[in-house]
Amino acid sequence: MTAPILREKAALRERVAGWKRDGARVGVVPTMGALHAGHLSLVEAAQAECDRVIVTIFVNPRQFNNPADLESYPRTEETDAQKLAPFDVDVIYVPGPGEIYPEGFATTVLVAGLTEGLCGAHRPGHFDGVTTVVPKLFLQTGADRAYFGEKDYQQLQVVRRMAADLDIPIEVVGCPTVREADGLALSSRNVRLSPEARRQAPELHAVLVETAAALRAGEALGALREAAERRLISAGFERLEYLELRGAEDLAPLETPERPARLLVAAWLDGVRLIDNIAVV
Ligand SMILES: Nc1ncnc2c1ncn2[C@@H]1O[C@H](COP(=O)(O)OP(=O)(O)OP(=O)(O)O)[C@@H](O)[C@H]1O
Ligand SMILES: CC(C)(CO)[C@@H](O)C(=O)[O-]
Ligand code: BAL
Repeated sequence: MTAPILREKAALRERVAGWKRDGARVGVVPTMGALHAGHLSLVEAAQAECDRVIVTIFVNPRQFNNPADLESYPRTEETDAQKLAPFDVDVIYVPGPGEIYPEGFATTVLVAGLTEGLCGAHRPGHFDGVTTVVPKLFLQTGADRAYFGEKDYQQLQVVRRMAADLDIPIEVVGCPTVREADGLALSSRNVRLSPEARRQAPELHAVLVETAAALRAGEALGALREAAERRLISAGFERLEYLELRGAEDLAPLETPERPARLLVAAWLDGVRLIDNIAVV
C-alpha cells in the first residue's frame, strides 16, 4: 500500500505524537528523493530497528553549491512513493519549502573541522546547507533514530557531530554502501551518465579497492594518487578531484592506515561528480 504523504510539519507532529503515546520507537530516513536500492536499504535497516518509519523527501536548495545541479536534480515523487509501497513505511514527509525555510528564516548551522576538507573543500557551503536542514528534519519528525548511507561518508560523520553538539536526542545510524554488480555505488546522479560513461564509471571503485590494498601493503599515498589519476583519465574520466586517506571517525588526514581509516574519492565523469569510499583497516 502507498504510504500517506504529509506535507505539513503540524500534521506530521500530530501523527508522531500519537505513535509516541503508544511507546513506539520512530526511525527517519532523510532523502532528496529519486529513490534507488541504496535508499531502500536504509528503509529496511530502519524497519528492522524501529516501530514506525518516516521517509523524508526534500531537495534542499541550500546544500547545492551549483545552481545547474539543483536545476537538474531528479524529482520523481510519484515513482518514489511507488518504490516505497512494498516497504510499508508509515509516512512519507514531503515538506513544501515554507515548512523548512519560512519567510524570515535566518539560521545556519555550521560544523567546523570535519567539513573543511574532502567534499567540503570542493562544494563551498554544501555542508552548511546539510547541517541546517538535517536538524530541522530531526526535530520536525521527532525521530529516535536516523539512517544515513556510508556512501556519503563525510556527511555521516558531520551529521553525527552536529546531532551530538546540539544535544538532539537521536541516534545516527550509518549503513553500508549499496553497489551495482560492477562495483559502482548507487547514486541518484548516476542517471545523468551516458551509456558509455556508465560503462567507464566502475573504474572509480576498482581504483579505490586497489589503492586500499596497496596502502595496506605499505605503498606511499602520493605515488598511488598519481597512478590513480592516470588510470581514471585513461578510462575516460575528466578529472580526479581528491583521493584521500582519513581517520575513520575524526576524518584526520593520514598517510598510512596506522589506525582504522577510510579511503575517499571524488572524480568527474561525463560532467557528473561521482564519490565513493571504503574502509582501510
Ligand atoms: N548507494 C548507496 N548506499 C547506501 N546509502 C546510500 C546510497 N546512495 C545514497 N545513500 C544514502 O541515502 C541518503 C539520501 O541520499 P541522497 O538522496 O542524496 O541520494 P544519493 O543517491 O546520494 O544522491 P546524490 O546523487 O545526491 O548523491 C543519504 O544518507 C545517502 O548516503
Ligand atoms: C541528508 C540529506 C537528505 C539532507 O538534505 C541529503 O544531504 C542527502 O540526501 O544525503
Ligand atoms: N548525497 C548527498 C547530497 C548531495 O549530494 O547534495
